[in-house]
Amino acid sequence: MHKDITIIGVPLDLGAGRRGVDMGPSAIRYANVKERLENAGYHVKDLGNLYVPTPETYTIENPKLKYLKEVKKVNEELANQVKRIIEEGRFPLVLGGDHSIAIGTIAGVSSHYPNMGVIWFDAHGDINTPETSPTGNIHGMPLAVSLGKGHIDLVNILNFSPKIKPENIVIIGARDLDKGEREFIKTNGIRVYTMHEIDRIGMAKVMEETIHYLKDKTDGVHLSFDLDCLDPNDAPGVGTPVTGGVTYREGHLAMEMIAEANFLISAEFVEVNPILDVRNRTAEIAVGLMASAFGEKLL
Ligand SMILES: NC(=[NH2+])NCCC[C@H](N)C(=O)O
Ligand SMILES: [Mn+2]
Ligand SMILES: [Mn+2]
Repeated sequence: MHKDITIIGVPLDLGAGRRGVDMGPSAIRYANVKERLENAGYHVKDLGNLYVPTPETYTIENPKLKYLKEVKKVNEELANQVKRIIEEGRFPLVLGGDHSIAIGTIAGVSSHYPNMGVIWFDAHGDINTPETSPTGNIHGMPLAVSLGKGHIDLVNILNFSPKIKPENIVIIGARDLDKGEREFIKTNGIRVYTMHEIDRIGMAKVMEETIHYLKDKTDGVHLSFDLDCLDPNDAPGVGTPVTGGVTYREGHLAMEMIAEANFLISAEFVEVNPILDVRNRTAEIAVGLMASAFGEKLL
């Protein structure tokens, strides 16, 4: 893995149904992300945050695709930045922000790695289209958009589509899928490890299988980590908590196994909501998980 990391914050919450994840990048920086990764042996450059408009100054034009124009604009900018970071030979680490920012991150990464893999840790599928979404919140749509399904303005960011292949995706930690998402997953043959499989075979086996499934057939893997994949008892500071999630320990094991696999090309940590957090615990957990994913070791 690259020893040079570039951090970029995206304080976007227009893709989510409630306010707060716009403060995620600050909370994660306050939890010392840069120092932690430097101590793990990396050179870290922090570019600061992208410009993101404030919801109060905009109105929802289309309730099926809330804040489409603004979300599109931010993701376009993010895609270009991520592309540039990779061109510089550095590793992009994106701090969210709501999960709609995966649209931009994946677009930027995919422009270099057309056969990229994606490991998507999430309580949700985030694979809705405007037709199937029960909320119209774009953070529930980024995987579908990256697969080429959704509003043309989002799908066509960087002027190519699709960005990823269904057989190069693994979703881990799912326990809240909408009806349309279940159908999408089935018709496209996307691999999903729900909480059922994690309970049944354990996180170690889930990660062994995931790594085996992606390692040889992709040209590198993007890690998209929604903090709501964790159990809300461990990580309370998320906008859409769902009971019965991945534990702190399972999360770390998964990240350590990803570090061992040595195939990451990019990563993003999203949906940290400091308003709902308890003394910045969720942001601190996010930083710990990053450190593990980047190979931090006790001994
Ligand atoms: N990134 C997230 N937290 N997504 C939650 C999505 C919830 C629901 N499936 C929706 O489409 O609105
Ligand atoms: Mn998500
Ligand atoms: Mn989620």
